[in-house]
Amino acid sequence: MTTLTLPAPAKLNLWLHIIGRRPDGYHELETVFQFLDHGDELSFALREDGVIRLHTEIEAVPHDSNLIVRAARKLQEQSGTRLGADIWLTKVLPMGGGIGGGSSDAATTLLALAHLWQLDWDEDRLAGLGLTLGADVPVFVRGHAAFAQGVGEQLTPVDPIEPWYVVLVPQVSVSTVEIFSHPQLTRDSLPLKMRPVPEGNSRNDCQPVVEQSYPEVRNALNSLGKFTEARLTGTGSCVFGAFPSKAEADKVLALLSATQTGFVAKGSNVSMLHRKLQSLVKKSSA
Ligand SMILES: C[C@](O)(CO)[C@H](O)COP(=O)(O)OP(=O)(O)OC[C@H]1O[C@@H](n2ccc(N)nc2=O)[C@H](O)[C@@H]1O
Ligand SMILES: Nc1ncnc2c1ncn2[C@@H]1O[C@H](COP(=O)(O)OP(=O)(O)OP(=O)(O)O)[C@@H](O)[C@H]1O
Repeated sequence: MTTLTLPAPAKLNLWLHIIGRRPDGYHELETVFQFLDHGDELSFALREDGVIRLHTEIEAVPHDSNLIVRAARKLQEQSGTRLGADIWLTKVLPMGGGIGGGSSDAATTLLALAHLWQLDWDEDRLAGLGLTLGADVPVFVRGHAAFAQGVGEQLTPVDPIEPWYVVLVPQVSVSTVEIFSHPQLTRDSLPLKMRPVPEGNSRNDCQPVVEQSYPEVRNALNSLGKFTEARLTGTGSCVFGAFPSKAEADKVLALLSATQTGFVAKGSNVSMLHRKLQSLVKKSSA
């Protein structure tokens, strides 16, 4: 096989607690990741000459800084392959939305190229390389909903319910660095071993400072909060609320559409990337 088209799904942080700060400034988190059946799409074609080329431009992200190109080059360097790739991206996910678009693109790139280049790399090794690109990359490489500790890289698979979500996308990009360096950020939540496991509820410790700095996010939380519990994902800007059916989620999004932009997507404990990869493996072994 010399070409491959794969999805790069979004994630939600169903809740997120900050329990400390490491000497290097990174924050220690406890969070639950769940995937959405909604995301970007990437296509890959093998090149024999070793060149890595992303053919789709994203505004404000230079070619060589794109996480897709960085992921491809790191894998190329560390595996020692002489092969390269042409890559095309259909960007669907908002940037700086806290739904992990860039991280997911990077993870899809690692899995796709490991496959196309026929590398003998297991998931641990790919997740380890992914972590050097971003704290959110490993969960996308592993592809299962997870309770995460550390900076998000210590993952324990979990199986929360898979509702339909309304995700609102406030028209503002929130900088992860800005939120993690905010003086008023809560950094001393008690770790789970010192208190009961949240029952699906709990909170996102980033939410108060994001709401304070970004009125667009506060508005989105207030609007969705009229219908269900609404929460921030990651460091925002996106906010989400759960519904038992697609019909109910669609109805709420339609009611909010005069003032809010967003989408409806199903929560998923096995990422659509991994479901697609499994179906490819089945087809090729049939
Ligand atoms: C907020 C989350 O989305 C929750 O899933 C992630 O922790 C953020 O993951 P990410 O976007 O992949 O973030 P990275 O690119 O690794 O880090 C961006 C910046 O955020 C800060 N950062 C990030 C993660 C973390 N646990 N502590 C931090 O303090 C650091 O200043 C870092 O330089
Ligand atoms: N392929 C890519 N897609 C999106 N952003 C990228 C990509 N490559 C590099 N970036 C840079 O990474 C930044 C964060 O993008 P991303 O879409 O992952 O944000 P996010 O959803 O807030 O992520 P997270 O939840 O991981 O914090 C962007 O603002 C952009 O500058």
